[in-house]
Amino acid sequence: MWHKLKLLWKYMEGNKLLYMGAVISIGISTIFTLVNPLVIRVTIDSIIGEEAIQGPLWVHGLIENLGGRSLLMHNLWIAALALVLLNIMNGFFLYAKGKWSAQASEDIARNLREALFNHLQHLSYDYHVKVETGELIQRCTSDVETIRRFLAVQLVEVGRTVFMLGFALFIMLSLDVSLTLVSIIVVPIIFISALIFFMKVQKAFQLSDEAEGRLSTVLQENLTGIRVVRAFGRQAFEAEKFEKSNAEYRDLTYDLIRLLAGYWSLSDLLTMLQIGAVVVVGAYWASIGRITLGTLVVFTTYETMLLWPIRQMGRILTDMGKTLVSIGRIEEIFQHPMEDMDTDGQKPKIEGDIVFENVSFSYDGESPVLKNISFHAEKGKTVAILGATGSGKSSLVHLLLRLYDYQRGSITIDGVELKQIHKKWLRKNIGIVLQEPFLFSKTIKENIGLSKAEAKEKEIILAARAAAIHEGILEFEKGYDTAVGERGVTLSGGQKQRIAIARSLVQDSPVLIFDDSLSAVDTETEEMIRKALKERNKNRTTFIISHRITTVADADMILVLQHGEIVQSGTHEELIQKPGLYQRIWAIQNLLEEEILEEKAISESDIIVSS
Ligand SMILES: Nc1ncnc2c1ncn2[C@@H]1O[C@H](COP(=O)(O)OP(=O)(O)OP(=O)(O)O)[C@@H](O)[C@H]1O
Repeated sequence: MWHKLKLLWKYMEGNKLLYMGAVISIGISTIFTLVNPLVIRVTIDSIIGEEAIQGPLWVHGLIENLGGRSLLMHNLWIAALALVLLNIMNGFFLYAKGKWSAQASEDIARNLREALFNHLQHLSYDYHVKVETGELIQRCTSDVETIRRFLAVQLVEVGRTVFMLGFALFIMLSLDVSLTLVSIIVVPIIFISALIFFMKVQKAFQLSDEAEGRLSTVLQENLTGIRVVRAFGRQAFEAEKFEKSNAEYRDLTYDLIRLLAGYWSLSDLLTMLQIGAVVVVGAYWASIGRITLGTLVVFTTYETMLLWPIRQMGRILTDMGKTLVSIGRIEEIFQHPMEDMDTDGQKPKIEGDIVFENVSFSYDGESPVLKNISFHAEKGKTVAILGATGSGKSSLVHLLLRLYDYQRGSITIDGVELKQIHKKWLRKNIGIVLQEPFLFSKTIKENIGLSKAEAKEKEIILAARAAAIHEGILEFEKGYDTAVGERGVTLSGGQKQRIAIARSLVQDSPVLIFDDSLSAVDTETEEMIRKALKERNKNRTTFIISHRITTVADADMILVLQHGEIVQSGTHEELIQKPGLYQRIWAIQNLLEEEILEEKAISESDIIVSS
């Protein structure tokens, strides 16, 4: 707990002075609040009544200066005016407290959100592959909001409670020690019950928060994959999954609310008992003349003033529990180390001569995903990688970008070991079109130009032409200015892939990787793109990952991957001659192709006959 409070203190960096101002303001406002009943007491006992004025000498002096007791008795409005002035001052300091604490907490929340966002941008590829987006969104929004609310409202209340208790007890003790003891007889029970409650509720808040995180992940996944859900008719299954998470969240929140309701009713009962004790004992003592009527008024007023913040301590501690959970969840993100970008790494001129030598790699350090991979991709050549799903094709190219580091062997680019090259530099020089292209909610032009800050319109159009999407774009009403995504046009899978290809071409890097990026386009369009790419990529080392023989057939070298090992390599002509995996895949895909052509021919002749 102390560790988390220290972190909270760290988050407040740069706003501590403002906070101090807010706390001092609440201290002053508390003094004005407490002086109010004292003015009433003097009015009842010594102005209307005939008791001698008690209290410090300056009070006597003040009354004399105002014209003495008799004048004040005939002008009771002066006492009323004093009360009004005290309340105006109180209001002023309350306003200052509200303004400064809000200003500081908003600033802290903004800094925290910014730090989180920056940190997330620099976490490794692997972290983002494994983390749930819904969970991350919740931490960046509702957890930060919980901290903000605690700082804006609750923390300054702790200041008020401390001041209130300190000042009120001091005044009460100076008025009547015995009645003070009666006034605080139930307070320890109220306070201890608040503490016990705080311990219990912290766990309940954590459970409910986690359930909320799971619920938003289910929702977010469902909305992102709604097309898959509909296409496979999985609505009922998804609805059941959502219902389960929803019910779990409701149950846990309900438990929490039950705990809260129990606490507030118990604390109401204890508060009433405490006020009752002061009223009964105080009234009796006033009736026998042991204390004045004014003192009774002061005690009963202070009692209600005091018990409220003590009861509030329960809420403050509860919110503190929630805030500590949120701090823990946010810190979990900060504790993930940022990706080491090797800022002192080399920045050699990259031309694209790549050599893999006995490279082995595993994600978990145990089960190998790539085993003894060796090959040489010469500058400007096209290397294709073919293999079943899960054979390690994507992992192989991810090593090239240093999204992961290989454990054994060596990879060199133009003679420099990959691990010695500055990561950012490497990624600037190696373009990749991912398996599932992601387009931002921007215009098509902006999406294509994304990889190069100063991309010119001409470059964008040339890249779009090479990716065989230029004509398609012109068919949209707004052409290149068409917005993509949520409030723009809905693109087909193939159109998205081609826009992503155009984006990578604009980057104009010496090495380019297509990770199964032509899977969603038909074979004719694919051929067009391949021809255009070949023309453009004469000096560029290109890696093409695919399941289709037609996609890889043109490559200068084809690597056939099976269970993380290169089982065959060579050109298409060489490989179809050798018995092995490539020949088998070729035979199967050829057969399919022939069947498709036959069916096409039959349906075309049908059309001719019927017409
Ligand atoms: N981030 C990761 N963490 C742990 N294991 C992973 C990770 N990414 C992939 N794998 C595992 O590594 C193996 C190889 O995966 P990889 O994505 O490289 O295969 P692939 O040949 O590209 O498959 P596909 O054609 O389906 O894309 C698989 O068993 C996969 O489950």
